[in-house]
Amino acid sequence: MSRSPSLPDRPRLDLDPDMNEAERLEALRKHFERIVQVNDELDDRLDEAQSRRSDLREEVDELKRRNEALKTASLYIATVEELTEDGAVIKQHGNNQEVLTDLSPQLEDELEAGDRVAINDSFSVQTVLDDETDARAQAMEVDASPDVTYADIGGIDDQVREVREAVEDPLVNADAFREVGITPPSGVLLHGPPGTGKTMLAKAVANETDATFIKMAGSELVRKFIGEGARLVRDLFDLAGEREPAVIFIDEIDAVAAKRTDSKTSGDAEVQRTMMQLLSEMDGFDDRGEVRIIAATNRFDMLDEAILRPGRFDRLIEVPKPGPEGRERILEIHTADMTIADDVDFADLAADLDDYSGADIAALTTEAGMFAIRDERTTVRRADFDDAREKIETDTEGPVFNDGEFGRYQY
Ligand SMILES: Nc1ncnc2c1ncn2[C@@H]1O[C@H](COP(=O)(O)OP(=O)(O)OP(=O)(O)O)[C@@H](O)[C@H]1O
Repeated sequence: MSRSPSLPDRPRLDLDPDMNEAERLEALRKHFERIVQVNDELDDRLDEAQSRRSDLREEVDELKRRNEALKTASLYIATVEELTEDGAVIKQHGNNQEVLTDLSPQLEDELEAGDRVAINDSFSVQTVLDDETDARAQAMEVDASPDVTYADIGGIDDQVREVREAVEDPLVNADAFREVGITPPSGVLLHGPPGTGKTMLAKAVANETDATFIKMAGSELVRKFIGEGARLVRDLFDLAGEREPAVIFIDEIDAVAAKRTDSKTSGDAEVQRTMMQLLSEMDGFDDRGEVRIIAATNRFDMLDEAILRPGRFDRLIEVPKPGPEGRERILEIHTADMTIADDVDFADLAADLDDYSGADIAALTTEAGMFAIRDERTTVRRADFDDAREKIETDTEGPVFNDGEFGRYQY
């Protein structure tokens, strides 16, 4: 950096005692002029310094930003194995290298064995990763005892029966299947528009068979880093094996099992790897014991044939939007805990809810309750349902949340 030029000298006033009045006045005037000039020079220098200062500030900010970016770019993931007096023993993911590393006093209090952490090149722990950043926790939802029952599901009785046959019977009567010598279907695929009760069905089966419900969202699988999707699929099946009896529910399976495209991007290759892992887990399924798989999709037309081959998702169950009777039943289910006025006739109301899915009806009942509360009532009237309908249909331009062009499987 260049050094700043030296400051101008302070002006001196030289008054000779022999000077006459006029000479003194002249000397003072010159002195004053010099002072004004120096003042102007100093003002200019101050402006320059200030502008240089703001340039330097910007430079510092930029360097700070780059430093942060460099720091974050070079972090690795590790698991804390043990906390000792000398620091933490951590194991780096990927290469399984174990190291003992020092901890800052703040981290010492915060860390526990089993935590996932981010470490830098010199194995120093930078942050503790919470569940949000844990890919496994994010992609899977594990519920040891979901509380949905078959009675909570309305309008799709045939589908409930089919799912019970395909999933519940083999879990509950595993011996009978063995004795008769038949292999139950490995996987059941539920397909149909959003909000029709596919997730509820899977939860209800898990509940009624006392099985652990493990849900994995297909869309989460494809957002991960290279190799992580396949690892998550492996983890999913391992976890189900540990927790059997278990029901694995793979939602949005189209995200991993869409028809092969011609493009050769690495993203596609990654999705392919994840799907191959899923297929191989399903093929090796016979010895998995009491684990059943249910998958769901709103995009049946997009699925790769490979996933529908015998021994995989070979039992297909369409879960459609409910008809008028189904809608009436769903209305009854969702208003069971509400006080409903005598002027509400569910059959009549259901007839008006053409194209509503179960989820739309659930939203309608909540909205109707809100109208009653706004009016300081605890009883919900027909007018509240009508207001709710109007609100929902204006907010969403109708209850049809999914009218995309899905070829012959237009839901
Ligand atoms: N048949 C139904 N009977 C009663 N309630 C229903 C029904 N279908 C949907 N619902 C209500 O809608 C909510 C969402 O349903 P669910 O998650 O099971 O739909 P889904 O078919 O899995 O949807 P998506 O395809 O969007 O995942 C449920 O929690 C429930 O309140």
